[in-house]
Amino acid sequence: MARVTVIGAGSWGTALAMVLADNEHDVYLWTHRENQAEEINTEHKNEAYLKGVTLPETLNAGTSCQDAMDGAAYVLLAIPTKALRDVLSQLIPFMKQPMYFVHAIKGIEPSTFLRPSEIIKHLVPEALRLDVSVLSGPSHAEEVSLRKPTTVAVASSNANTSNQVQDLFMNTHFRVYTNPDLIGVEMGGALKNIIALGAGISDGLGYGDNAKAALMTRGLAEMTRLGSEMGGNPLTFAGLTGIGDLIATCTSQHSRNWRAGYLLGTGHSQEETLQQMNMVVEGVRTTKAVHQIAKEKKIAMPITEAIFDVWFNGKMAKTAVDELMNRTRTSEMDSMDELFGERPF
Ligand SMILES: NC(=O)C1=CN([C@@H]2O[C@H](COP(=O)(O)OP(=O)(O)OC[C@H]3O[C@@H](n4cnc5c(N)ncnc54)[C@H](O)[C@@H]3O)[C@@H](O)[C@H]2O)C=CC1
Ligand SMILES: O=C(CO)COP(=O)(O)O
Repeated sequence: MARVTVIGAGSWGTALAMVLADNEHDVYLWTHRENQAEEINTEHKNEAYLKGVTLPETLNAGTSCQDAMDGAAYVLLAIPTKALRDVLSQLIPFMKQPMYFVHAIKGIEPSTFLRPSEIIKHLVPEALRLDVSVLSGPSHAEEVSLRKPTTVAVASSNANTSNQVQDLFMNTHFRVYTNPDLIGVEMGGALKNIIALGAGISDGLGYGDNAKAALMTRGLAEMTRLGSEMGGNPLTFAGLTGIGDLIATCTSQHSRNWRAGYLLGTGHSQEETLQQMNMVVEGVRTTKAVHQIAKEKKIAMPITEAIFDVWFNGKMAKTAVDELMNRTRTSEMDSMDELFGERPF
């Protein structure tokens, strides 16, 4: 059994810590809030994030960076992209031995366009990290914490690392696939949040299943187009961490990205929407980053552009949809050729 430190006791860090504790690993759940650590250790609950869920008694939480890093073989990062630099900077002085870094973060940093694995590699000295991998896929914390069947993928450029991380997490209700495409898996997890904001806006406007299916399908084309331009394998976007997570996020009321979009679509302002969300909505900052990347790389991402205009430029959501519907007519197969190369028929 391994000593694993989970960084971040929000909904996802707590749910993943439960999986690891169920697998009988020695788990330390690090949080920056003393009262939350106390609640987890004494009441075996984390009510603000996973309401009504009883945590394993073996799950040990705390706020000490030293305890978190001492003897850890694996560090699992489950915090918002925005907090990653700050939290790593706090932890690095306490890292004494080389460790495996696994992250479960779905975002891109707007100021640098870096993926979380790149931020980790930039900040953690090479001598302290054995490898960096990502765990991603259709996995709402609310369901994982109830031990409902869930499948995810772990990606690393090193197959041995992926196999080890697969072993660490895999159990009867949490199935882990390996994937060699670190870039594609990270990009899929970040990009699907933009489309989920759009799906929420569409539902908020009262549009139906047709509109949402169109958004998801054409959204997947945008995800694949940008993700492969950034170095991902286009086929990864047809897997769990691409279309799989897109389906889970766009169709679930657990999704914070969907919900934020829904509030916007029902007429709430950006400020009102964010005030009502007490958990991270990664898609907002990712929309900003991706809008800029697409502009610089001259990649067509009309849905992302529309969501950017609604969120950041105050465009009416209905106007944005009207404009998308009235774009120049085009051929679906031309866009398939562009994504996947020459068609096999
Ligand atoms: N909730 C879910 O179902 C899933 C979430 N994710 C991803 O996991 C990441 C974390 O998301 P959630 O756990 O859902 O967020 P959350 O909003 O539930 O929790 C975030 C946690 O990070 C902590 N935090 C925030 N800023 C901090 C800072 N500067 N220093 C220390 N701690 C800080 C908060 O106190 C909180 O405990 C995101 O990138 C999200 O996209 C991925 C898969 C599923
Ligand atoms: O990534 C997730 C499910 O796979 C969670 O999505 P939200 O951040 O929108 O809740």
